[in-house]
This record gives sequence, C-alpha cells and structure tokens, in this order.
Amino acid sequence: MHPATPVTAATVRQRPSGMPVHRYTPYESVDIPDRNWPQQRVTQAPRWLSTDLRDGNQALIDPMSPARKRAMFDLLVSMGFKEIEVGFPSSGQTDFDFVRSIIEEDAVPEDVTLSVLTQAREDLIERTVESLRGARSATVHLYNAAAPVFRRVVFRGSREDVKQIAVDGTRLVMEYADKLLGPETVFGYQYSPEIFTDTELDFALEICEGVMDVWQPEEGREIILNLPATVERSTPSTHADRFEWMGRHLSRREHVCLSVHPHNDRGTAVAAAELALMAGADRVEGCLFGQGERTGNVDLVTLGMNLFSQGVDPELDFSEIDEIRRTYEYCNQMEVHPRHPYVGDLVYTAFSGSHQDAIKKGFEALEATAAERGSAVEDITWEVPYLPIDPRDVGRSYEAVIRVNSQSGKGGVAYVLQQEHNLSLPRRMQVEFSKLIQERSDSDGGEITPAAIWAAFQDEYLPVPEQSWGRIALRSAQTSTTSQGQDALTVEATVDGQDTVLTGAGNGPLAAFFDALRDAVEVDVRLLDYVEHTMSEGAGAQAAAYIECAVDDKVLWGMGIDANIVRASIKAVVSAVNRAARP
Ligand SMILES: CC(=O)SCCNC(=O)CCNC(=O)[C@H](O)C(C)(C)COP(=O)(O)OP(=O)(O)OC[C@H]1O[C@@H](n2cnc3c(N)ncnc32)[C@H](O)[C@@H]1OP(=O)(O)O
Ligand SMILES: CC(C)C(=O)C(=O)O
Ligand SMILES: [Mg+2]
Repeated sequence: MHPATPVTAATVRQRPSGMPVHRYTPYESVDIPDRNWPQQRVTQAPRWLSTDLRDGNQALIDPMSPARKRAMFDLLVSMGFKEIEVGFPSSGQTDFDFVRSIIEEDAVPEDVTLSVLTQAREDLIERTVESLRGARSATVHLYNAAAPVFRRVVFRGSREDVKQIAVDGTRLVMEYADKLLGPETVFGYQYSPEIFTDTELDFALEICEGVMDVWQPEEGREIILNLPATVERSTPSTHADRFEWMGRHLSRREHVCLSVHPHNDRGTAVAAAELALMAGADRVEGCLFGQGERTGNVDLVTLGMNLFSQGVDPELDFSEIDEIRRTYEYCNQMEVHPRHPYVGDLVYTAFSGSHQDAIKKGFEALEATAAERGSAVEDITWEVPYLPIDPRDVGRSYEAVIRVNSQSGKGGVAYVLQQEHNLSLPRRMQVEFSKLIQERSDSDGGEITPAAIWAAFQDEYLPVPEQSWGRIALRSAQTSTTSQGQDALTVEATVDGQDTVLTGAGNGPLAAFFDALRDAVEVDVRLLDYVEHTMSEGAGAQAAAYIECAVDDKVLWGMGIDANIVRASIKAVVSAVNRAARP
C-alpha cells in the first residue's frame, strides 16, 4: 500500500506574499455582543429604490443619453419599482431636463416617487427642488460625507461643522420645497451621511439626530435615513452590527425608514444588504446587475431573485430577465457577465458529467412527482440538483441547461437526445454512445452542439440511405405465421452489395430474423436486452426500438425507428450487425 503522507500545518508551507500589507488597517468591530440579527429571517421584500439613473449613471464613461435614460426609467417602472432616483439635477442641463421631461410628459405613474440627489449647498438645493415642480410625489435626497478623513481633507472642519452642513442643508431643502413646490406634490426627504462605513457610529447617530430635529419626523411624515457603504470596507457581518446598533439608538425609529446602500468593493454587497435587512433595514438602494461606482452598487436583480428562490415575493418582476438585461445593456453600454447570477448566459448550464446526470434525474423525478399528484410541474416545489431556480421562471428555456464537451458524461448526451429527439436511450446504450462522443470531443476539443450529437448518433445507429454503410441495407420486411405456429419473416435487403431475400422462422419476429441472418449472412446474433417506446402520440407516431445483442463475439447496441414496431426492431438488429463489422 502507498504510505499516506498527511497534509498538516507542518507540511503546508505557504510563504509571505511580499505585498505591502502594512499599509492597511483592520476594520473596527462593533461592541454588540447581544446582537439579534443572526436569528432574523427576511420574510418580505424590502422597499426598493433603483439608483440606476443616478449612482449607476454617474459611473458610466458615457453617461446615458436622454433616450437611454428614458428607456431605463420605463423599464424600472415596468418591473415594479416605486422609488426611483432619477438623477442629480443640479449637476447639469441633461439631468435637469430629464427630470423635467418625465414630469411634463406625465411618464411617472401615480404610485411612483421620484428621488433626486443633491449636495448640501444652497444653489444646488434650489436647482434640485426646482426640477421637481409639478411632480406628484418626490423626495429630495441630501448627502454630505461624515467620515474623519472627509472632515479633515474635504470639509476641513470639526464634527460640529460637518453636522451643521447637514442640518443647514435640511433646513434649506424644506424652505425651497415650501417656496417652489405646490400642493400637488407630496414631498419627502432623505438624508445620507456619506461614507457611513468609515464614520464613527456615535457621530453618524449624532448627525442623523440633528437632521431629524430639523425635519421633525412624525406620523405621516417619515424621514429616510440612508446609511451608505460608499466604499465597502467591512465584512457583511460587521456591516449588519452597525445597522443593528443604529436601529437600537435612533430616536423616533418608528418614523424612520432605515435604508441600506451597499457598494461592492469587497465583492460582498449582496450579503451586506441581506444581513442589513436582517439587522432591521427597511429599504435597499442599488442598481440592476450591480452597475455603479467602481465595483458597482448592490445588484438588485440578485437580491430580488435571492428572495424569490427562498419563496419570498420580491415585489419586482424578473420574469423576462433577458429583456431586462437587453435594456440594461443598451442603456449602460455595459455587458452582463456570462456567470452573473440568475441572468448570465452560462448560469443555467451544466457541462460536467455528474451535474448533467443529476439534473436529468432531477427533471425526471419532478415529472414523476407531478404525475403522481396530478398537478402540473409548474405547480410543485422546485427541486432539481444544481439548478437553484427553474430557468423558465425568468423566461429562459431548458435548451442551454445541458451542453456537452469533453467533461460531459452519459447523462448530458442522453438529455440532449431526449429533449431534442424524444429518444430515451437505455442506460448501457447511453454509456456506449457517450464514449463515442467523448472520443470526438477529446480529439476535436471544445463543445459538441446538439446538432453534432444528433449527426453522430444518426451516423452510428441510423445511417440514412444516402450515406449508409455496413453489410446490410434493409428494404422491406414482412411477417407471417408458419403451419407450426411460429413467426416467419421475409426480409428484402442488400447484403454485401447484392440484392437478397432473407427468410427465417422462430419464436417471434426477432428470433425469425436471427435465424435468417445465421443462414444467409453467416452472423450469429443473440438478444441480450430489448427496449421500445413511442416517440410521439397519435396517428403517424414513430416508435423507437433499442436492442442490445451479441453479434458473434461483440456485444453492442442497435437502434431503429419506424411507424411499425416490428420493423423498428428489425432495423435495430440491422444497426447492431452493421456496427459490429464497422472498423
Ligand atoms: C458617493 C456619491 O455617489 S455622491 C454623488 C456624487 N455624484 C456627483 O458628484 C455627480 C454630480 N456632481 C457634479 O456634477 C458636480 O459635483 C456639481 C455640479 C454638483 C458641483 O460641482 P462643483 O461646484 O464644481 O463642486 P464639486 O462637486 O467639485 O465639490 C467641491 C466642493 O463642494 C463641497 N462639497 C462636496 N460635497 C458636498 C456636500 N455633499 N455638501 C456640501 N458641500 C459639498 C466640497 O467641500 C467642495 O467645497 P470647496 O470648493 O469649498 O472646497
Ligand atoms: C450619495 C450616497 C448615498 C452614495 O451614493 C454613496 O454614499 O455611495
Ligand atoms: Mg453610492
């Protein structure tokens, strides 16, 4: 026996990377030992705000044109977003005009609230509120950075100074809203201490309280406090701790809509949002497919679909996910990665053998359960290995679920033949044929398309007359009964290039054919296994016959398709005999 060499800490010798680790500091944890969030579950959709037209748009090399903005806005509305951040109107004419256009063209449904972002500067606030004239429902979203480095280098002021910017900004928003907006506008307010993630918790709380003292939230007058991970710096768990801490300490909590706005710098924005919801957040801001500054905002499609896959209605419609993706790509001129959760080209595809086998069995089991219960497959709980959701629920077909390459096994090949040609190959025949496909993919490399699989299958088992090969080409077959009660068979065929009539008798048409082959063709055929099934229903239906036999000293499968099951099985024997002589 080969002596085992245990892998232990003593034998694994990783080495220091040599990278400048000393330049970075660990993120501070939160002292909240009785945290509740790990026990919580998200059982309903949060309020969603799409910031595709603001945070997403501001991160584009080429910001969206008015036409693209409009296409994005219409998409968001059609998906069911009720809060949409439509721009930064004081940034320039394009954003200002866009906000005006959707209001003036009455493109905003009654139940949709527009949100617009501004810095806490009077001229910008005035212009921002101005852009909302005539809106039915609108929120001004004011932000200023609160983190120490921003206080020091951007605002060059103390905590008190930075808090004052937020407090004054809030007062100015209220004054301009009173001055510029009429009674037709239901007006709301949102404040974000930007860089919340790097802001001391007590100061984030203090600044939010200062803002609330001005806005005076109460019954029917909520305030949205949005705590952004402007740059994601912590683990999702610490982020959740910070949300739980804020939720516990904020006054007037029942009038606060606590909102989470994760960016994805560490690649964990989705987890950060989910854990923040467990920690009490009410609302999520993000973008479709994670568009946004640097590594993006949190991906609202993944978040929503994660809820869906847990049986929670996301209250956003993803049922035509490819349509959403096309509009996203047009508007942002960005491509969705082939592995992007729920939508990428490859996310419902298995190449590897054991996955394909399990998926195929999963589909079969699902159909069997549905039949047993007398329900449609769409109405029973989804449970197919390796597929977290049914691709059809997001408008995808099963076409790409299984694709075949050199890593694929029998399951994948069998699945393709089943799906595309209604052929249910017996298990040992699957093994036989998949070896042939494997040899091909090993020698040619790359993927083997369903068309190529079918061509190989036909060539091997069902040669078409124009390209037929092998010793025997069948032309016709008739059965009758002998005086001794046996089955007699008369077969017209070309054997080794000669037109021949073969006759035989036996216990059943197959035995009769074996008898004929022994006498006239000098091959000894023994039946080992036989499987048949219909390929479709109704008149003109075809049947498939699969025969495993020993032809002289070779064991192999043959296959025949015909409207008549006897002819299908005769063809299957011919297929096996021909294959036995194929080099
Ligand atoms: C994390 C985020 O996504 S925040 C949103 C970021 N998005 C954008 O900035 C896109 C749109 N912005 C713009 O087009 C421009 O910034 C404008 C037109 C709004 C303003 O441009 P400018 O007037 O040139 O100012 P700029 O944006 O460079 O800001 C610099 C000044 O504003 C101050 N400032 C920055 N943010 C804020 C704020 N939130 N509140 C108050 N003052 C602020 C800075 O301290 C600086 O002041 P200083 O000139 O006295 O040093
Ligand atoms: C303006 C704020 C909310 C922002 O986008 C961020 O901090 O990431
Ligand atoms: Mg942001």
